[in-house]
Formats: sequence, C-alpha cells, structure tokens
Amino acid sequence: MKWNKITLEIREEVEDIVISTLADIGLEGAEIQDKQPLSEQDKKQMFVDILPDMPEDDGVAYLNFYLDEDEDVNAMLEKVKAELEELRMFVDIGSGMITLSQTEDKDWINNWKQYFKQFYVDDILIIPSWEEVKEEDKDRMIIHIDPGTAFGTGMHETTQLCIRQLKKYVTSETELLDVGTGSGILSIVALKLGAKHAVGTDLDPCAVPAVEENKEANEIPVEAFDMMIGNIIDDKEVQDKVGYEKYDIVVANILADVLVPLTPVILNQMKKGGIYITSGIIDDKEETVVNAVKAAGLEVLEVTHQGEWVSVTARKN
Ligand SMILES: C[S@@+](CC[C@H](N)C(=O)[O-])C[C@H]1O[C@@H](n2cnc3c(N)ncnc32)[C@H](O)[C@@H]1O
Repeated sequence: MKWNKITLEIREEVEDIVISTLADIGLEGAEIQDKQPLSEQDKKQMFVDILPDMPEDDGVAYLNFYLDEDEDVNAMLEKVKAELEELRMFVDIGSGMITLSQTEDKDWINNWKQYFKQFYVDDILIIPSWEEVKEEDKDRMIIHIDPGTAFGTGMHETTQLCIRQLKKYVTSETELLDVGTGSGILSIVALKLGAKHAVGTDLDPCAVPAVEENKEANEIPVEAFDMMIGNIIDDKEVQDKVGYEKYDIVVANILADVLVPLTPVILNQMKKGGIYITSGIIDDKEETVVNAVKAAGLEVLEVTHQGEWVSVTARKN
C-alpha cells in the first residue's frame, strides 16, 4: 500500500497551533521536520551526546501528514487550505505552501528491524526474538530481544561494556538495580548469569511492554524482574519503592549528564560493598563521571572503553 503525504511549509513558531488546528479536522500524526536544536530534555530521551552538525536554524518547519490510499486526499486538502487561510488572519504562519506526494509502503515502526541481526558479545548470543537460533549455538547463553520502541538491542557499545562488567560481578546472590532498563536487556543478562532478582526503572513508558515481552521470550520468572516507571533521581516515591541499602549491583547505562546527578542518590540504594556499573559515557565526559563517582565517595575499580564510549565501575566501601 502507498501513502499520500501532505507536506506544509510553515514557521517553526506556529508548529503547535497548526498541528492542533488540523487535528480538529481529523488530520493527525504530524511528522515535524525543522532545524531547531534539541533541548536538554530531548537529548536525554534520545540518548545522544554528540549531535550531528545541523544547518543553521532558518525558522522554517515542514509538517508531514500521511493518509492511506483509501482516504479522500482532495477533500482533505481543501479542508487544510481553508483552515490555514483562517489561521493566517490571526497569526503569521509563514508561506503555508502545501505539497502533495506519494511515499513507498513502509512499516514505520518496524523498519529498523532489518538492521538488527543476531550477534555475539563474547560468548553470549544476542538474537532478535523473530530470528531462529542455529543448531551450533544451542548450548550458549542466548538472549532473545525485541526492544519494541524502547532502547536496548544490545548492539550499542555501551550496552556491551555493561554486559562485560556484569559478567565479572554477578553471583547467585546478586540483587540488581538496572536504572534506565529500556528493553530490559541488562537485567535479563544478569538473571541469565545467575542473579537472584532484578529491579528495572525507566522514564520511558515503552519500557514496560518491552520488558514484559523480553522476560517472556527469555523465560524469566515473573517475580524475578520488577519494573518501575519514574525518575529515581528526584522522585522520593520511586526511591522508596526501589528500596535502600538493598542492591549488590547497580547498573546504569545512561548519558553522563544523567549519571552525574544519579550517582549520589543511587549510593543510598546500594549495599556496603555494592558495585556500581555505569556506561552511556562518551569519551569526552569520562573525567566528569569519574569525578562524580569519586565525589560520591565510591572507589573507582575500572574504566573500560569500546569505540568512543566509556564504562566506569566503582564500589561502595
Ligand atoms: C541507553 S538507554 C539503555 C537501555 C538499556 N539498559 C541498554 O543498556 O541497552 C538509556 C535508558 O535510560 C532511560 N533514562 C534516562 N534518564 C533516566 C532516569 N533519570 N531514570 C531512569 N531511566 C532513565 C532512557 O529512557 C533509556 O531507556
């Protein structure tokens, strides 16, 4: 199936008002293309420390709307024109130019799956849950993963750095806290390595169904891995639910800018002697995180690297 794509050229300042006006006439699901720099909040949610070079912001935005082939695109275009003309009487919407085009049939949500193929982290096989395990791999540790719309296929260097540290420290007694659990991959690896129990937290509600599915795909008992949505850094309720002085290992694969405020808080969740494994740190920020870890009173045990990414492992003495 092909899609009819309606593109509007407008001013960035009126993106919200145009989107909400058009939603009232049934045109929903806007894709926004503009050159506005990302906010700090955007960066945290998108897990980017280094941004691609962006062209200068010219104040112009393009809104794309997709209509399936059966919808009456001409009738919709007439309605859009009328709404834009009415809006123009109150605000400067910019050129308001409307372009109609057709796009390939695409499964937007699942398109990325073609890039996720099975691979190894040392002796562990990480395999998309829709792929078959080969006969020769049947005796390995196998992690089946479908991250859905959450983060965590295992392909990212930072996830692999954390997996290697978990392999060193997980025991059959391990109570694990996985801050920024995403797909749940790190908790699942730890549980497969023999950990007793895991608690995952994330800000992203998409992590909940992803963790559920991945627990099932890996035959993790329901009670072995609990999941909470919320910000442990400043939400006392989440801190209380997660519990204090309880964890043998805390793993946090999150950006350096999040690790810095997280570290002094998470100290309270760790047992004495507990291990803190961090990654998500771009090499420029290694020193910042090492300093934050030391300032919180933890002893840095190891700093490991893969590509331009860094992992810092420390102990609460
Ligand atoms: C790089 S992903 C890591 C996912 C997975 N643990 C892995 O290693 O592949 C970082 C995750 O941290 C989450 N996150 C960011 N800030 C957070 C916070 N303050 N508390 C909990 N989760 C957070 C993001 O939503 C995202 O799912």
